[in-house]
Amino acid sequence: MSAALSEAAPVHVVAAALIDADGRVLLAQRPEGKHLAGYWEFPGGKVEPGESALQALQREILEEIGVRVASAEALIRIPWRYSAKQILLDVYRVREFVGVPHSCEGQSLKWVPAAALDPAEMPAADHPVIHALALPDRYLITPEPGADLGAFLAGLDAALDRGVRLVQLRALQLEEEKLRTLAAECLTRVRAAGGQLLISRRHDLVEELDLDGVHISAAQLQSLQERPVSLRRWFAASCHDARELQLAQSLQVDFAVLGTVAPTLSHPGQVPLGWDGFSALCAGAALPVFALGGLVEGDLPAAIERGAQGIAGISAFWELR
Ligand SMILES: Nc1nc2c([nH]c(=O)n2[C@H]2C[C@H](O)[C@@H](COP(=O)(O)OP(=O)(O)OP(=O)(O)O)O2)c(=O)[nH]1
Ligand SMILES: [Mg+2]
Repeated sequence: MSAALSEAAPVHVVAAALIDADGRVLLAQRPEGKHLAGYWEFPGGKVEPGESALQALQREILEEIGVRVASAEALIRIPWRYSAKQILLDVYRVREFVGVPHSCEGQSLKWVPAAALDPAEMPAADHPVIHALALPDRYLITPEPGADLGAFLAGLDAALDRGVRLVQLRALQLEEEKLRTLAAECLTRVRAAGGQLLISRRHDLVEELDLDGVHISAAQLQSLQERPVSLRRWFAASCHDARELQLAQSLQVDFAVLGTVAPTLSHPGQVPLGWDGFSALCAGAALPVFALGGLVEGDLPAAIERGAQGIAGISAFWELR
């Protein structure tokens, strides 16, 4: 490959995760003879010169499946390098569209429940998109439980009542038996609310307690040699810079938490990234990233605009009582 080609700007590709009333996602099969032929993709294509991303999305969706996009939410942007070309896959969630999707270019189409999207039949750049579709926009990290576990569980219930569905139990100081008991109790409550529970740092407990996944520290990122949980569990990591995000991707981390965005009382020495620093790091990452640090729930639109999956936090979602 010539230097000119290898350094060419990535091809900007827009694609729609079209979602129907039953929560199914539309996939199209790439035709024979094209790059990634046979793989199932989100309908879409290249942005043409002079077009905005949304204009390109409207045009591609109309050309390929004959529907008009009525509204689109930015979901995730994945920078990806295939051997043949480099792309920026810019994916929108489209819940409102006019018309019934049909094949306009002879390609096969199918509706797949979001939970059943299969990475094996989709291009590699789409794998993080499957995770982005499955994750909510708020991620609660619990405060360290104190002596009063009843009060802790009441705090968890209150967060679940407010709609939080993804929770990391972060109990680093509890003795082993208490931790197991508390994790089982939290799991019951989170599952009853239709949510998912990850545990901080203890991948060894995930299968034993049937937890939904593990969230590892940046220090663990440096020491692990491989993904410590199966692909059916969440594997999340805390990151602070581009190097840690890169390490996370090489370990097959499913999603990251990146911070601190704003100054926090809990980490007074840490220099905040600010939204500009956050969005620059996020733009280089090929996985969903939650913004962390000094944020409140009202920061969610800003986070999403900066490329985040959503926001993570302790105080953002845990009522002080
Ligand atoms: N539309 C779409 N493209 C995807 C997805 N995942 C993924 O890696 N791609 C890649 C495949 C192509 O290299 C590029 C899409 O551009 P395209 O559909 O306009 O490209 P093409 O190969 O069909 O067209 P062309 O080069 O022959 O003009 O992005 C996806 O989910 N949807
Ligand atoms: Mg296309």
